[in-house]
Amino acid sequence: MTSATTLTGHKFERQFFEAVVKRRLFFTETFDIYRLSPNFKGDNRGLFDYGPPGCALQANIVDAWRKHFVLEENMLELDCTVVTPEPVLQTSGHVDKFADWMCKDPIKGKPTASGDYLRADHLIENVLKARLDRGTGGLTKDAPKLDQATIDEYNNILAKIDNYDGDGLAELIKQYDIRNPENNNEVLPPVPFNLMFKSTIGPSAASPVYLRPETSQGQFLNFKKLLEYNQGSMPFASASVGKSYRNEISPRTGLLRVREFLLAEIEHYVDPDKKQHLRFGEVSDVILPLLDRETQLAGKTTPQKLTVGQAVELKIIDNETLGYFLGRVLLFLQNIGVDLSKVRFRQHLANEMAHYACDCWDAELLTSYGWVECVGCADRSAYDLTVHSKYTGASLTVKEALPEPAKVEEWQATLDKKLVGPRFKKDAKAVQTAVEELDQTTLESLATELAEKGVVAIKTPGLADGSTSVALSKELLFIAKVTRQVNTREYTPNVIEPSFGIGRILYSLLEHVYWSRPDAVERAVLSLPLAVAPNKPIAHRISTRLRKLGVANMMDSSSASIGKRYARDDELGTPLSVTVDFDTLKYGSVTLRERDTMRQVRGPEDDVVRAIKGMVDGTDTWEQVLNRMP
Ligand SMILES: Nc1ncnc2c1ncn2[C@@H]1O[C@H](COP(=O)(O)OP(=O)(O)OP(=O)(O)O)[C@@H](O)[C@H]1O
Repeated sequence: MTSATTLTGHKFERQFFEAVVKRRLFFTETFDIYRLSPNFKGDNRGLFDYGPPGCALQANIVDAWRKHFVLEENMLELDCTVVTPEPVLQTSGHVDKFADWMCKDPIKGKPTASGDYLRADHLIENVLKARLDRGTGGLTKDAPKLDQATIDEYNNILAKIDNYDGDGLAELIKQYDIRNPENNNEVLPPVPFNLMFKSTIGPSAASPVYLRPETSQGQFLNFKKLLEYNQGSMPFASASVGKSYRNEISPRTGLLRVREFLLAEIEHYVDPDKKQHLRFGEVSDVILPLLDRETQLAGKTTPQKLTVGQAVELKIIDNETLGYFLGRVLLFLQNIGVDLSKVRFRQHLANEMAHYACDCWDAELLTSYGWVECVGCADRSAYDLTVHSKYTGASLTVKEALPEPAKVEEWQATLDKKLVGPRFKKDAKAVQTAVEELDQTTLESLATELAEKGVVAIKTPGLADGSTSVALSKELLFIAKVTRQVNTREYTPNVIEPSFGIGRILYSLLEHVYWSRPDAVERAVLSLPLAVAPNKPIAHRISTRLRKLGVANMMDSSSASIGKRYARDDELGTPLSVTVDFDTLKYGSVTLRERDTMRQVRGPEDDVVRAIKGMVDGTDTWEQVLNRMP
């Protein structure tokens, strides 16, 4: 049971909701008949199949996403491969760092629902939440009450649970005697577990590959081609919708934590010195519920409501482009029917943020499982392009002509080649390369040292005798400040990345639009908006006419009573239903019923088809139809 409420303010009962989405085949556990077979030894946790209404809803959400982001802003869409060679993910940092902390329950015995491995932060979260529920009378009235100091202490830990590293989590487990809640076993200290699925490519099995955990790396590797395609013009964005894979430690929350899921991601490339956004004015008045870093560190959970403009001005959100996308994300969620009173934007805490990110906000949706991250919005800085460029030697920068030539002052190191050649012989090339790679800060301090001591040591890899540096005297090395004229500016773009978990959004949306008619809990309705509802009207011969107009619909020619058919429509979230009866044959009129109000109008077939098309396109409303066709 949960504290979430439905549209009508009733308590949300997950078991009734789940029964509806299962019965109507929105989604189902994969390999189900194998799972239920006594011979099956495999693991299908975290894997789901979508049924017909689930597929239609998912396709409509993705369609709405494409219109709202890709088409609206001329983003460059890509479809990159899932199979990714190891060096790419080594370079991006995923092979070393894409891991969660995992605790093993070492005592063999009755298998537990979660298996013998638990994700450490979730384990602590679940145990502390259960203690709070019990100790504040939430679960049983008879349990001993917790004192206020303990309640505050637990809430404080929960508010910043994402900020603990492995040692921090181990400390919490020890200090608060956290055990596996399913059998009260003590667990082993947390160890990192990499979440990527590994395989090999080709018959030799010599080249390791991974299933991508996100679509972004494929997009980054195409950066140079996209920049050319975009005729060198900045800023621009690439976008991609595709399956991603994460070997989650303990997937137990249905569609919310799965091992294979659809991601829709945008990589917006921007000049690091110009993070303003041309269309910022369009969203600057959008009000965002923001749970910033300081609020969380103070152990609080109430977001402050600020406009995007205010949040950027106050520097709560790092820059305009990031603010622009947070505003656009909120508008998208609103379009597809998410309940805005169940949305908040939570800023990442310092430890939680990926090592490369400079600011990161998650759009979280409230579900019966609590707040769930559905969209991650990160400013990934220049990290990805820089590391891929360094590894491959490919230039992933932007060169822009300056409006007028500029003068730059810089340190320059020159070797006297006539002396260096005979002095270093076959090491001369290595010395030359080491000097060429010195950066400006190092050159500046070397210039001072050379002037003072007359000799400096330069780190030099690849020397024949295995030593690591060479000494260069001021006869061999000359360092001076020079002024040169430049006509272009070269920079590595920063990347702002909004990343949408379509399955999590779909599931949260279903919970948000679910309610039951006041007279009976089993009379369930999914009030999905017209824009994303799986089927529009149920029609008879009208079906073909509507299909030609681009309105998805499903025909119901079953012998079920009209009441049963409407109940089925409600559970599928079908916004409008058309009924053809004997009067249709006689007078050519049909009945149009609206799902949420159950009100009906009767009118000529042509008028009804036109009204449906208008409502789907957003040029007509149900109220206007009611007035026209009483
Ligand atoms: N296991 C999963 N199942 C379903 N969706 C997921 C899963 N992992 C991530 N996502 C979705 O992908 C988006 C981007 O991934 P990101 O790496 O930011 O998630 P994350 O921070 O690892 O998520 P979490 O902290 O919940 O594990 C998330 O906002 C979420 O919607």
